[in-house]
Parts: sequence; C-alpha cells; structure tokens
Amino acid sequence: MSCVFNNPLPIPVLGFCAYSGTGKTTLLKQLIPELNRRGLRLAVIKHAHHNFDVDIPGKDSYEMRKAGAKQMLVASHVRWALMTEDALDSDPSLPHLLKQIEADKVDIVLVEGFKKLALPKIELHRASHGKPFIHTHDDNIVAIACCDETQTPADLIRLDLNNVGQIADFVVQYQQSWQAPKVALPIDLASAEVPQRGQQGLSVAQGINHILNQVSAITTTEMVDLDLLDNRVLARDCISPVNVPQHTNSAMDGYGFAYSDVGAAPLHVVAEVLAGHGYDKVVQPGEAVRIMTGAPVPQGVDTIQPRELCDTQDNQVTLLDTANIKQGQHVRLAGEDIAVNDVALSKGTRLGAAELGLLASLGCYQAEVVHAPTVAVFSTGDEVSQPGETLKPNCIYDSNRYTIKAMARKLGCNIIDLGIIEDNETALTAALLQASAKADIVISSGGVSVGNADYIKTVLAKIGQINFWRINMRPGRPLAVGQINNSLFFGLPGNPVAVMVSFLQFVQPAVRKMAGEQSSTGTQPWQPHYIPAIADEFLRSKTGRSEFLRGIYHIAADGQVHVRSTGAQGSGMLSSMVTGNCLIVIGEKDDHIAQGQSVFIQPFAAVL
Ligand SMILES: Nc1nc2c(c(=O)[nH]1)N[C@H]1C(S)=C(S)[C@@H](COP(=O)(O)OP(=O)(O)OC[C@H]3O[C@@H](n4cnc5c(N)ncnc54)[C@H](O)[C@@H]3O)O[C@H]1N2
Ligand code: MOO
Repeated sequence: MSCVFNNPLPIPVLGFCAYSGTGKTTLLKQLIPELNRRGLRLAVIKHAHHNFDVDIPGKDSYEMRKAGAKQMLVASHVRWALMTEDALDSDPSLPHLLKQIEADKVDIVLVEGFKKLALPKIELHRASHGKPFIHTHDDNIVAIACCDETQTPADLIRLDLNNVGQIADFVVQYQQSWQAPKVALPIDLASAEVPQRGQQGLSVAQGINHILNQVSAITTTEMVDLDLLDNRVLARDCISPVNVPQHTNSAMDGYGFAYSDVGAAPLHVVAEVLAGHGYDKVVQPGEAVRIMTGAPVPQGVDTIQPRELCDTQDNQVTLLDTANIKQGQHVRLAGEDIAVNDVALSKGTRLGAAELGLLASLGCYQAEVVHAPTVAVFSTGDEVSQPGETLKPNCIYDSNRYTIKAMARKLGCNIIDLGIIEDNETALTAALLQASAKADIVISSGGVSVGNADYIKTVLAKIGQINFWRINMRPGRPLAVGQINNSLFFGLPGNPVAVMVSFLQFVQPAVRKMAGEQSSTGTQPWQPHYIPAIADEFLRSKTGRSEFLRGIYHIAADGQVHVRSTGAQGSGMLSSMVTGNCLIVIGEKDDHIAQGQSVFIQPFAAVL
C-alpha cells in the first residue's frame, strides 16, 4: 500500500524503485550524464537507511556541527551544502526535502528510495534476481525497465534496463509532458455536478450554480453624473474620446534634449517649458530646454535628464552621469496610458475610485449604468425585537436585518426595510407581495429550518415557488431560494453568523450578476476568489460539508499569509465576524487542516 504524496514543487518528481541489488545507483550514474546531454537540469534525492555523514572530521564545518549547530551551511563560489541534524524516528518527509530544492535551477527531481510513497516511479526489475514485481501492488509505476525474458502487462510502458539511452528518452518525454496538478479549490463552480431531482443536500457550488441560473442581469439603464457613479456598474463599453496623456510630456523637472547630444559639450538652454504651456520652435542639435513635470515635450527633444543630474551655469547645461542616460527616458508618450478610441472601461465594470478617476481623465462627466438592484429585507420570529426598544423577556434584538442591509448597500443595492414582520399569515402575505412588487430581491432571515413554528413556509408556499434546501456547509445549512412574482427570494437561516456566511456565498454572486457585473477573468466569472494561507493551528472540519471558519490572517515574518481561527465558532456568535478578517474555507473533501498546511481564505475586505 502506498502513502499519500503531494509534490510541493512546480517541476516533476520521478522516482526509481527496485529491490536492493537490482542496480538502481549504477543505472542512475549512467542516466544522469545521458540526461545532461539531452539538456535536462537534474536534482537527485537519495534515501539512505544508515547514519551517513557527508563531511570529514577535522574540517571546520564538521567540527562546528559536532559542537552543536543544528544546521550547518558551508558555501564557496562553486557549491554550497546545508547539513541538518534531524534525528527522526521515522523516514524523513519527502515533501519537506523537496522544498529544499531550488526549483528554478532544475527541470526535474529524480528520487531514489521512498518506495512506499505514492509518487510516480520507474520500476527496475531484473528477472534473474528472483524478486517479486512492484507494479502489481503500486499504481504509481509509470514504466518498468526490465530485461528481455520478463513478462509485463501490455498497458505498462516497457523499457530496456540495459538501454540507458532509451530510459533517458523516456525521462525527457515525461518531464516535457508533465503538468502541475490543478489546484483543488474548496468550492469549484466549474466542476460542480448538476443536482439530481429530489437530492437531499446540495454542495455550496451546486447551490451557487442553481441560484445563478435563475438570475438574469437588469437590462434598464440610466445616465448618472460622475460624482454619483461610485459602486455603479457600467452598462456599455466606455470608448476613450482622447489620448491619455493628451500630449507627449515630461515625467520629471529637468532638461530636455536630443539623445544624440549626450556626451557633447554643454548644451545651450534656449527656453523654459512649463506645464500648461508649450515651446513652438524645434530644439536644434546642441540645444536643450528647461522643462517641468507635465509640460509638453517640444519637437527635437526625445530624452529628459532630471535637474539633480545636471549642472547649470548661466544658460549652459552639462549632463551628468551620461553613461546611464537612456534614449526616451522620462518622456511620457501621448496615448501611452489610453489611446483615443480604445475601450477604456468595459461594460459590466463596477466603478470605484480608480475607475472614476479614469473616467474623469477622459473628460467624461456622465456614464450610462445599469439600474441598481433593489433589495427588500425583513426579519421574522416572536423573539426578534427592534433595537432601541426595551428588550422583552426571552427575546433578542434583530441584528440580521442590519448585517444584510449593510452588505447589500456595499454591493450598491437600494434598500427597502420591511422591519420585523409578526408571525401572522395575513401580515406576512401582504408584506411579501408588496415587497416583491417593488424589489428585485427579497431577503428574510430565520424560519427556514425544520420544525419551525412560524408561518413563513406556509405563506411562501402559497405566494411563490420556493425550494427549501439543506446545503452541505457550516454554518448556513438551511437555505430557502425561489421566486415571488418577479423577485428573487432568499430565506437565510436565522443564526446571525449563518446569515452573513450565506449572504457572502449565495446572495453576493446573485446580486453581482443581477447588477450587470461582468468579469474579464473568463468562463467562470462568479467563481469565489481565494487566497492561500498557511494554517497556524489545527483546524477541524468534517468530510461531506464545507466549513467556513472565521479567521484572522496576517503576513508573518516569513513573508507568507498565515491564518488562525478566531476561537469559538458558534453560529450565533457575531463577535467572531468582528474579530475575524476572513473566512477560512475548508472544502467537503477534507476533515481537517493540519498545522502548517495550506488552506484557502476569503478576506472580508470587499463586502463587510
Ligand atoms: N432539528 C433541527 N434544528 C435545527 C437545524 C436542523 O437542521 N434540525 N438547523 C439548525 C441550523 S444549522 C440553523 S442555522 C438554525 C436555522 O433555523 P431557522 O432559519 O429556522 O432560524 P430560527 O430558528 O428562526 O432562528 C435561529 C436562531 O437565530 C436567531 N435569529 C433569528 N432571527 C434573528 C434576527 N433577525 N436577528 C438575530 N438573531 C436572529 C434566533 O433567535 C435563533 O437563535 O436552525 C438550527 N436548528
Ligand atoms: O446554519 Mo446553522 O448556523 O449552520 O448552525
């Protein structure tokens, strides 16, 4: 049986396995020069069973290590070696050893030993040796190198153990055709299966896809003034009416001249060109202009030298540091940012600070944007009370309406607040019908789980087509999604953290699609974006469901993003969303993330 192996490198790792005495090392010693001749740069890792040493007693490095240095790195201009005292009880970890390889310096790692690991291997077999096959119980054998008399299965690539050139050709071909395994995202919209009719639980990806299939983008548009465009979505491509910058100009305060004059005698300064002004003559050989940042570059000038690298006396300028002057330096060409008639911003772009600045730089005073979605929000439940009022016994304040409204506003929605609707069929029916007449999306929280005593399910069944789902996730297991008249309805679970997590996963992509957002990232514009982080602690989950832990990420001293959980993860504990700055997303396949392992996070920044 083989043990799990994950290659941490962006290059292939190929093992050579055989029973001892088959001639592994002899083959590798012949193979390495053959591979070098074929242009392959190699790293080799060899597993040694005994207490080996590579250093020599009496050498400084040996003595310092023996004196107690846990790691000893000895280096010269031709090679360096790192020796680490590990004293492990078991085999060293191959992924850990692989991480020591400089993957940009080699094309493939050949591994001798580590027979039990599930890494791709060439089996070496010598019939005369009388040992059993390895491929019969190891699925990771990619080829067998053996002698004439050996019988091998037809589907296994057969190589001649005595033909090193042939084995080298195989290794080269393996290296060239190797592709790094695709990163497995915890929630992958592209590979989610279509749910079966009557399927009990849906994966998060199935739920998102199902919702997105029901959503179409709003088609009505309006012209909006520049100052009110923040967070709106462009309804059509914005074509640039001008070149940006409009004219070729200087990026520095300094002197402008023709590059061919570099190294000539001091140049005669014929004019000063200020931003907003011009010099309408042609600068002649031997001449220069004093020029300010943003000022138009006159004809005859193709290079600018900053004033601190010039020496001026009267009307003469001497260029300093001439060896480092490059033709065209510090000249911003007309249209180098955006050329006239270029698509400056594409349809479906959500406008933010940078986009507004860009529109302004084109001279656009208005833009045509999609009508913002209107979201109606209400809460239900006998125990739910209005903040500001005295809290009755056994009641709680309504927090969900406020988190939902805030998240929807951040996504640029208009809000209709329907308040807390009492558990009364007539009141609920009237409120929902009224909301659906005005809103594109209606969102409630609470009352979607099993065994609930309120009226929401009865009412929804009468006035809409609503599916009550169980999503394989935590928090946020119950979720109701459907239509009331022409509005999309979301019944989010009551628990305050579940509300926020469900909103982020399901409501957010629906709102974005409805608002007309389009992404330039290709076929799956709604795929959640993840950032890999290193787990600073053991994180528990359960296979078969996606876990959304509240986490705190930071950039650690090693320059990498690290994450830890906020602590207690109860789905009623809103403080975890306040303390946290991200969700740690553990997919359905994992039941835990070990300390030090990589895990994906979704930072809150964009929506909370
Ligand atoms: N037998 C089962 N019980 C529960 C299940 C289940 O599968 N079987 N699922 C649990 C999960 S998971 C969740 S989440 C909740 C969701 O239930 P509901 O959506 O029906 O929500 P409620 O029962 O109405 O409320 C749950 C919880 O949230 C509080 N809440 C409700 N509204 C608000 C609000 N506007 N602001 C703040 N807090 C609110 C409410 O007081 C409850 O504590 O069901 C589990 N049970
Ligand atoms: O959705 Mo519930 O909050 O998972 O417990």
